[in-house]
Amino acid sequence: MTPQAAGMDIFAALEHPINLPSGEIFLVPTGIAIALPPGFEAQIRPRSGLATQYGVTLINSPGTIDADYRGEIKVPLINLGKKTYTVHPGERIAQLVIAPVVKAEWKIVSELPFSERGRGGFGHTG
Ligand SMILES: O=c1ccn([C@H]2C[C@H](O)[C@@H](COP(=O)(O)OP(=O)(O)OP(=O)(O)O)O2)c(=O)[nH]1
Repeated sequence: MTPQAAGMDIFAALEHPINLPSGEIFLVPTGIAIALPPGFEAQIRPRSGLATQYGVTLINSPGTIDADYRGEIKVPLINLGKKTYTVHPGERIAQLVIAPVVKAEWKIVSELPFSERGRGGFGHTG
């Protein structure tokens, strides 16, 4: 069976390779712009291979592409690895997933309804 990717690949639209030294951020152009219908967003997510092999990931992960954004999608890569990473023209650097956005109607209340968990978090359940 052929593996089915969940996201659409995003490529670096670069003319020349760029060096991303350890600890640095670079906003990589992708050459793509999209128009989503209202009620949707696109999420830009890191590639697991790049992250685990080189420490190269997205500083703002997941990046949010608003439905009304018409500019070029850019990918803010950060190198959390120890060595300089070279991004090559046309390299797959991230993946894009489209998701529906739930528009909540917020209400201000003085008390929240009971739940078993209550305020317990951050490892509360062991
Ligand atoms: O990884 C990303 C994240 C965002 N964007 C673009 C599309 C998005 O719609 C816009 C704004 O992003 P966001 O809302 O995350 O940034 P902000 O800092 O809140 O800026 P703004 O005040 O423009 O909303 O920037 C990208 O190209 N790549």
